[in-house]
Amino acid sequence: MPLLPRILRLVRRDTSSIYCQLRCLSNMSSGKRLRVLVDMDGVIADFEGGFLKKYRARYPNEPFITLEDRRGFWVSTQYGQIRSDLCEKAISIWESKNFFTELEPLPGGVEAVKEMAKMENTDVFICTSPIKYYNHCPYEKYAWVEKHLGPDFLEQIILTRDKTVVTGDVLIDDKPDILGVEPNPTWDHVLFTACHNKHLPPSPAHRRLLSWADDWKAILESKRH
Ligand SMILES: O=c1ccn([C@@H]2O[C@H](COP(=O)(O)O)[C@@H](O)[C@H]2O)c(=O)[nH]1
Ligand SMILES: [Mg+2]
Repeated sequence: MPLLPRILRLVRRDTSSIYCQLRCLSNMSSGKRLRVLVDMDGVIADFEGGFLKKYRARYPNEPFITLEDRRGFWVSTQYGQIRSDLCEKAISIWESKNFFTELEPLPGGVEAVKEMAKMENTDVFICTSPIKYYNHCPYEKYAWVEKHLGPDFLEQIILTRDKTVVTGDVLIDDKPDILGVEPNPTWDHVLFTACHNKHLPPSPAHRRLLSWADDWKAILESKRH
């Protein structure tokens, strides 16, 4: 169909649909686009800082682990190693209402993601795993994205507990081992440095992004070729 009637047909639809269709047209005319998947907890939202603050407020007489002493991705596992009941106490923090909505943005993350989304030939998705206790978490993750990245970004959310089945060129994520049913995910994992992974030795499996002050643009450029 010629372009003009096609655009006229589009304007009759709602704005988000128009946005999606125009993006598809743009994809078709500009060739290869880079698809960047950005994790949320520990990458743009301060899960560890938010957890420690609320844990200490709720359990002021219990031992806690400073961010400096955090080791291993699973907070609950490390707390369980101090005393078995502390594992459940840790879990009770992120299962609470408002835990995810009230997470502070990590420095520079929101700005970087907004800038990335405006780059030519670049599609950015927030790719995040909800907890299985779903009463609050999925809703609150959407609310966080709307609040910090804006309502247009609600189109860009991927909630999944298996990121290996998501297609993309790059996944920026603080979890060192991202496993799932797909043994060969399409994306290259860029490990975002966090308190729990900063001691891990360099690995050929992934490059690191030390923080959002690090050169994320160079990483993306290197993935375009
Ligand atoms: O000890 C922990 C620490 C984190 N979680 C949850 O895991 C996911 C992590 O999501 P990513 O998309 O990989 O950042 C998040 O929902 C945390 O709440 C956990 O269950 N136990
Ligand atoms: Mg994470």
